[in-house]
Amino acid sequence: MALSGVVCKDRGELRIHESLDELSTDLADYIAELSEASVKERGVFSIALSGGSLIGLMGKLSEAPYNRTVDWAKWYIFWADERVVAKNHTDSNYKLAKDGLLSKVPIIPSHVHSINDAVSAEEAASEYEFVIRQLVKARMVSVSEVSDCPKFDLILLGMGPDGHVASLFPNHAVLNEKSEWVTFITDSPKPPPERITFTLPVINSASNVAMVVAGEAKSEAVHLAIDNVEPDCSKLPARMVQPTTGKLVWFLDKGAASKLDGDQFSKS
Ligand SMILES: O=C1O[C@H](COP(=O)(O)O)[C@@H](O)[C@H](O)[C@H]1O
Repeated sequence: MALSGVVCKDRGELRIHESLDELSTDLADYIAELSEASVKERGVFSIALSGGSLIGLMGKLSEAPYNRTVDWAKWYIFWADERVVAKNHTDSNYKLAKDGLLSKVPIIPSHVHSINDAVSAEEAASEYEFVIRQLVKARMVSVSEVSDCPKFDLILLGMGPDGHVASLFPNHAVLNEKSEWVTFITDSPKPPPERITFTLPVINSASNVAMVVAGEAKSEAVHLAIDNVEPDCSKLPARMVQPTTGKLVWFLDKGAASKLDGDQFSKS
């Protein structure tokens, strides 16, 4: 059973699950509920995906009851980060999501906004930002009154064992990017090297951010991202995820949560 409804000061809500199966069900319920609420309020649901293990953990969305109950035609899909490779390349976050989810549910193809993979990382980032600007103008994506950034209904992030989120890696200069919505890197420490990524101001402007992390190999980074630790860790990318007005929820399995102190939690 999940340890849920636990709020860790300003580090968001923690949902710690006994098994990956339980985590996946809770994640599917959470996404389906946010989708329903956004469609009711705004008529659409803008969601940004990541790559990696996240997509497998979202797999239940393509099964009953979600495949029938979710209003897929109202979804507008983006990527919080993407590797600059062809769309049919095994490293492509688009391909991962297409094979694992998007091809299995009735999404409208024109609502799927992936990068142009035929240009440089720099051009791909700038074109992707332009696309998002058009959709903000058309109100498919809301705008944050605080930051003027797009306000996605939901941004889903994974986290690497080094604490990276999207393609924001520890000690990288793009962590300081304040003016651009989408930026690029050509020196990713994790292959492939060329990537585009949402910047921190965009991530922190979302209405909801979910951090989905599983496995003991990530437990130290989870501890540094959530617990009260030395000030040095304030620069860990995962710790820099702090939605300004939105809600942050951590979906963890027991392994990922195994190094959390636990003594700083308070019931919500
Ligand atoms: O390279 C990436 O890694 C992170 C984490 O991946 P995971 O497999 O360890 O969960 C992912 O969130 C990001 O989108 C991806 O480009």
